[in-house]
Amino acid sequence: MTQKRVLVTEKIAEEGLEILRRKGYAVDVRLDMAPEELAAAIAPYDALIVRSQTQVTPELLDAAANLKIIGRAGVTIDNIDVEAASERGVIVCNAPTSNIVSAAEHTMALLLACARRIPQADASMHAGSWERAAFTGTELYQKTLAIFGLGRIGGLVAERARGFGMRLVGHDPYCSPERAAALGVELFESVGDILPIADFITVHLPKTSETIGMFGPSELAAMKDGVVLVNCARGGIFDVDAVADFVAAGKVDAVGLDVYEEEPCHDSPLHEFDNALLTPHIAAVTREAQVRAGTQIAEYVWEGLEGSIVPTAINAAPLPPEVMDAVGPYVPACQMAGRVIGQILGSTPKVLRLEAMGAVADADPAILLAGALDGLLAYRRIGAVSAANALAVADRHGIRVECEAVPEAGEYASAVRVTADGVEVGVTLYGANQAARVVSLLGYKIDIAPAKQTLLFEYVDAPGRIGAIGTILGEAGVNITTMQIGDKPAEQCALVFMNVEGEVPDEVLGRLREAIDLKNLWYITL
Ligand SMILES: NC(=O)C1=CN([C@@H]2O[C@H](COP(=O)(O)OP(=O)(O)OC[C@H]3O[C@@H](n4cnc5c(N)ncnc54)[C@H](O)[C@@H]3O)[C@@H](O)[C@H]2O)C=CC1
Ligand SMILES: O=C(O)CCC(=O)C(=O)O
Repeated sequence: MTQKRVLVTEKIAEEGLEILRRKGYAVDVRLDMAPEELAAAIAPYDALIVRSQTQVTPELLDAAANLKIIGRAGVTIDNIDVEAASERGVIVCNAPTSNIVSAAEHTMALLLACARRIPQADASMHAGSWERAAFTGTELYQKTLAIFGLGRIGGLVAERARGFGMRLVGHDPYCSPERAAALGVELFESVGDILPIADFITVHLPKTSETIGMFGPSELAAMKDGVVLVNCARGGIFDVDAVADFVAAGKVDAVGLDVYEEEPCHDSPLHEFDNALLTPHIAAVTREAQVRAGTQIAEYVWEGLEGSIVPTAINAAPLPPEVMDAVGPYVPACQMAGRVIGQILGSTPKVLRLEAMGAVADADPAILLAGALDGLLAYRRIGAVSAANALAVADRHGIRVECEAVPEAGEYASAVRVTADGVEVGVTLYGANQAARVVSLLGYKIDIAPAKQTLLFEYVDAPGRIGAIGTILGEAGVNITTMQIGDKPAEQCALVFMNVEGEVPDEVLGRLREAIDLKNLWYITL
């Protein structure tokens, strides 16, 4: 049997490398490779281990002819094109809890260093001075700390900040009131309500289109004078140009950053301020986190290469061919159903129900459930769902899962119905390429393939509604591509499922809401 080969492109703990060598693999550690050099070298390797700097692009994956698994020695996989890896059958896995304590402690370190002006005082002493009044600080005690993102790291920060006697407020639309209460955090629905009351703000959010630029000039203007900002999550959540303006104006007392939009970062508008405390993405750089990340990822890569289930696989873990044949094509359809439901609900549901109907009734529903959950939690980039971890993910988010096999699928050979907290989407597959179609939605019977952008209108049925919608969209230059109307005669209600081309701006949605007496309007993007 040929020896399996593992390429490690960023520094991981020696303990992790040792595990892989003991398993009999040939392990090559090649740090600081240029992208072209990596692409030229990768073909013979079975596994690739990275941290946050190696960019795993479709082009790199095309060159990786033998690659079976990519291990991320850490949490975040935003440097890995997971979709491209999935398309090529490459497993992506991470070590999702390896460095969260270190990240939470680094956050506390930056909060304290900002509040007590530690780096400035240190620099002053190193310059031979003995100044004290210039470094008058602020206590954390009884101050209000706002935590944006109450997931793994945000939760650990809450626990630690409570020890300092801070009042905790937070915003996380997906955090249950029970979790917030257990953390001692007062949850706020609106970001705008938190900004004026927080003395300290820390963000523990994933990098998504919603969170990048979440704190720009108007949010900064709404903050308390003398606010302290900390970001140990991902660069760009605070708009640094705007932060620099507000630091210069004295509105922001101090800012602590560990992460940057472009890394490595040698220059930023904040470099000139001594009350901007900048660390080079070292929140996870502790001995303990590195050993955990290195050893965990080595074990997972070994499991993947030996064909076992990888507990932290982010994309499809290998499943028996008979399972894949039976239900595999339904996975994207379930993901789509989950995404639609997630956007309609706007929060994490308490109950997720999956009914496998007709020809798929007898198949193992784990992979369908994984697809639906993956779609439902698509707002997160971290720790997406596979068949291997679907139940654990549901449990961690407080979602009760129910699966049912239904022998009949009505007029279809097979279908899957996904329902979360009463919001229902039925899907089936159609045609030679098994494209997903929505066949029921919120109790309305329809039959349409969703597009990238869809508008859902629900209203009490009356003539002229479609015309009014069409006029407003037409004036806004939004092209309607396909459309279906479902009705509920008993309630005299109608649902219009309208696929459109291009983005629909908020202002157009506002005009639609104003002009037409709607029960609901949702703008869904897939
Ligand atoms: N600086 C470093 O070395 C490290 C940075 N990180 C970063 O820390 C961040 C947090 O990581 P974890 O706590 O492990 O993630 P997590 O997934 O456990 O928590 C993220 C939380 O953000 C919430 N969220 C998502 N979108 C939101 C929005 N628009 N508004 C408010 N809340 C929202 C989610 O519901 C979730 O509770 C990530 O960006 C990760 O990349 C993680 C480890 C080390
Ligand atoms: O030091 C590293 O590997 C980066 C850690 C990190 O940002 C993460 O795990 O998300």
